Amino acid sequence: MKIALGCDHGGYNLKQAILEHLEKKGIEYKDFGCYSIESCDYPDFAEKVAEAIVRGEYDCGILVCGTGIGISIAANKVPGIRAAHCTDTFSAKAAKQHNNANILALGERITGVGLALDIVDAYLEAEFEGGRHQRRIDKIAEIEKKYSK
Ligand SMILES: O=C(CO)[C@H](O)[C@H](O)[C@H](O)COP(=O)(O)O
Repeated sequence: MKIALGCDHGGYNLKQAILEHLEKKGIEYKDFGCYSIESCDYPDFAEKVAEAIVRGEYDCGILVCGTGIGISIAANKVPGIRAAHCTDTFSAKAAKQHNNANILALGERITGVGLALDIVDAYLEAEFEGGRHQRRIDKIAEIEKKYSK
């Protein structure tokens, strides 16, 4: 499994904790930045990670900002991205099982590191269930296509 990671300054510390967590688990990743707590703009990192995923270079992505909201909104502007902002493990699991979310978004100012790492594990360990969920994802793609013209 290969994971693309990204954050803004508000998510830097949690992104570092996630990166160490992935290292301990032997999971391959690439860190697309940012690389310090110096103020920066979350759309820049959302775009880099989202584009790498739609190019097929990574299985999925994890994005972190202060709340997880801005960075997920930005990532979801890239066609083909289904970024899920999660604050609990149930949603993280369902985001993969039902929505086949290809990005998990977290908020460092919202979710403590222990819970955040559990959310990461719940998301990574879950599998897409297909079936009726695929039909719904196809409908999301149709909406995206309609408004991309
Ligand atoms: O985009 C966000 C909110 O949806 C993120 O939480 C950002 O990290 C936050 O807006 C950054 O705020 P700051 O005051 O510039 O640190």
